[in-house]
Amino acid sequence: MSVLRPPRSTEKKGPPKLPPLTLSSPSLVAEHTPCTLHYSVLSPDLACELFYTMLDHSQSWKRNKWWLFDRVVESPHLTSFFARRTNGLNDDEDWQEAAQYWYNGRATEPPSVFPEPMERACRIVERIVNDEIKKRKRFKLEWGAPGGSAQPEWKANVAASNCYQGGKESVGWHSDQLTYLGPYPTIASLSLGTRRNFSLREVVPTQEAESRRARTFNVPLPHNSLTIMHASCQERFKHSIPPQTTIDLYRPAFPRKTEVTNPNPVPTSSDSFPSTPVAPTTPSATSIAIEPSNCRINITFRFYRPDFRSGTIPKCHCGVPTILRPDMKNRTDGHTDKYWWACYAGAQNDGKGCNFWKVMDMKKEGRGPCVGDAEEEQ
Ligand SMILES: O=C(O)CCC(=O)C(=O)O
Ligand SMILES: [Fe+2]
Repeated sequence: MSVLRPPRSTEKKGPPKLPPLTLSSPSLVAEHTPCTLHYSVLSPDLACELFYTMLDHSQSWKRNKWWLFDRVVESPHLTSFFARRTNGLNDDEDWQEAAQYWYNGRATEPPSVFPEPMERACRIVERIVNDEIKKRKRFKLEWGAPGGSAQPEWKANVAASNCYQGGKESVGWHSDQLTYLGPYPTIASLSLGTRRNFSLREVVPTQEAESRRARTFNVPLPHNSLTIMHASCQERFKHSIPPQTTIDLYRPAFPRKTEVTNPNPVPTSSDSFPSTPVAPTTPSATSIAIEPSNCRINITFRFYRPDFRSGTIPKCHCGVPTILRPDMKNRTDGHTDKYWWACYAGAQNDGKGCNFWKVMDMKKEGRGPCVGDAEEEQ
């Protein structure tokens, strides 16, 4: 008799589901998300040189591994971390060696210094970011200038870089950990190589879940484009690079300028490295045909706040530095004001952590100065 029963609706009650929307222009991105999109940000030859440089470096990059519930998972892309020669505030050249950072509950290797073309690109990115943030409202917990000015220049002092080989490689839905970035960071994300979609989806606060649903936005990111995730993006939205069944190959506009200088050569095999051009090593490099590539390189330029330096991060009962998360589901008046420190040791320790968490208290923990502190003093 069950065959006669009407099919049960699997649709959840509540506001209607909205189909994903492709945001194919900077104005659409600015209208729907806390991001801005900028095309052709570097000169074509610098963009190409940086692509080759990072591709060469990526031969020694790793896949992050961590425990999720009862199994080890591996990031479906290669990744690496770089620190700038100075800390973005003064000329201190020792800062990146002095800092021991943690990622996914594991102490990271000392970062490499920005390669030279990355340093040049970073200066251009900083100018674009500063022009853009001058037009935007600031949030009270954003980093404020030590002198009390509410409008400090944005500087990058670290960068994380990913290499996605082919359309299957991806990064899942997440918001970036705020442990060293602090609340309301600005993150500038440079795309090189094959165009991929960047997806964004808001986390709707609990009190609004009955009245509206989040929508997925897909932003195609071409070679040499910059996506700025502005302050509040990590508090309100999750982002991902979804796998794609098809991708266009990237055809570099220029041949390699120099011989390949891979700092950490590793044997390559068809399993471990993509079908990208093997670097010509002869002086006649310019006469060699340019091979298209199926890779996308992403560089996220970030500012590690001095008030969130590694020594200031609370440790959990496992003795491992905690991670800082925003309370994404509870925002009041569009602002996130609750963040907590949470144990992340389980990511490495057979999935076993200690459930430690505590609310972050900027003032009690002696953090700042923040944009809001300068306003309060006026
Ligand atoms: O590749 C991208 O554009 C995003 C990378 C990302 O979200 C991350 O590394 O946290
Ligand atoms: Fe991210």
